[in-house]
Amino acid sequence: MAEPARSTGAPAASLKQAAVGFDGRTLWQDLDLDLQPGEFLAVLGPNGAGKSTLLKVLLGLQKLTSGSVEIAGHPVRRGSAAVGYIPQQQTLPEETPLRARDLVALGLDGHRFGLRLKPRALRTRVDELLEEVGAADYAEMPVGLLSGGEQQRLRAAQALASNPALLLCDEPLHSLDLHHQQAVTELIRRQAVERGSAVVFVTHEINPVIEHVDRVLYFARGQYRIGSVHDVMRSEVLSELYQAPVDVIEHQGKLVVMSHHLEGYHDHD
Ligand SMILES: Nc1ncnc2c1ncn2[C@@H]1O[C@H](COP(=O)(O)OP(=O)(O)OP(=O)(O)O)[C@@H](O)[C@H]1O
Repeated sequence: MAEPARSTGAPAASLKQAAVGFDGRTLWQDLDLDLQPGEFLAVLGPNGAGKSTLLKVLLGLQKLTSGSVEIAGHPVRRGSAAVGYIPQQQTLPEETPLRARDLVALGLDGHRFGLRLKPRALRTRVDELLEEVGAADYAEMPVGLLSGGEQQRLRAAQALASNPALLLCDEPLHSLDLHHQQAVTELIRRQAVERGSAVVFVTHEINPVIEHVDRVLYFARGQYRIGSVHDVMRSEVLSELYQAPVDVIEHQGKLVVMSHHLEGYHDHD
């Protein structure tokens, strides 16, 4: 059984007056955000709004142009065991010389957790994680022969392995079927609620996670809004953010966001 994510009393992540941009163009600015342990933050916004860039900032892969960022009370740094990351889906090459269980174990090896675990305990923890994401049946398979969705479930298991204070998820449900979307969502929710990891969940679709979300951070046109689902996912708030008419309609517990501008009339679910 995993230990609770380490708590230092500091927010799991803290951004103060943070701004980021490229080539003189500001992507977002004046971002103030304290994420508490166990909090589930959904990050939404159109293509190119800067959602993945926020994750890169928290991973220490992208510098802010101004402001500051800390993880669990410490300056952000690359490769921190305090941060788990489920990247956007990419397919691993067929010849990748790893079995499914090796990919999960990478989340333990090299981190302080892995150093502390004896080989048998390591194997037990990996088996537990494989079971949790429904990947036990293909534990011994070479990863390159697995489907995109199967690989994605392993990445989720790997990201949870070190029991991070902060769990970053970049569209982790993309390419998963409904059953496995629910399984991975449940795994992430449990990590937050039972083990106290703060979750930053980038997604185009809020509905699959809507019941777990504590706050929404919505980026558009260089601005952002943050608050509860109810506070942010409203026609007035999103119309102001997009500076164009946006309709948010609630239908059978789901939110449908519709807009006429840019990519035409579409919804988010
Ligand atoms: N290293 C970089 N140099 C220059 N521009 C960059 C760099 N990284 C990202 N960008 C630009 O910043 C913008 C935001 O990218 P980002 O990937 O954060 O968007 P996103 O909101 O995650 O979009 P999507 O929904 O399409 O995944 C894009 O226009 C991208 O081209």
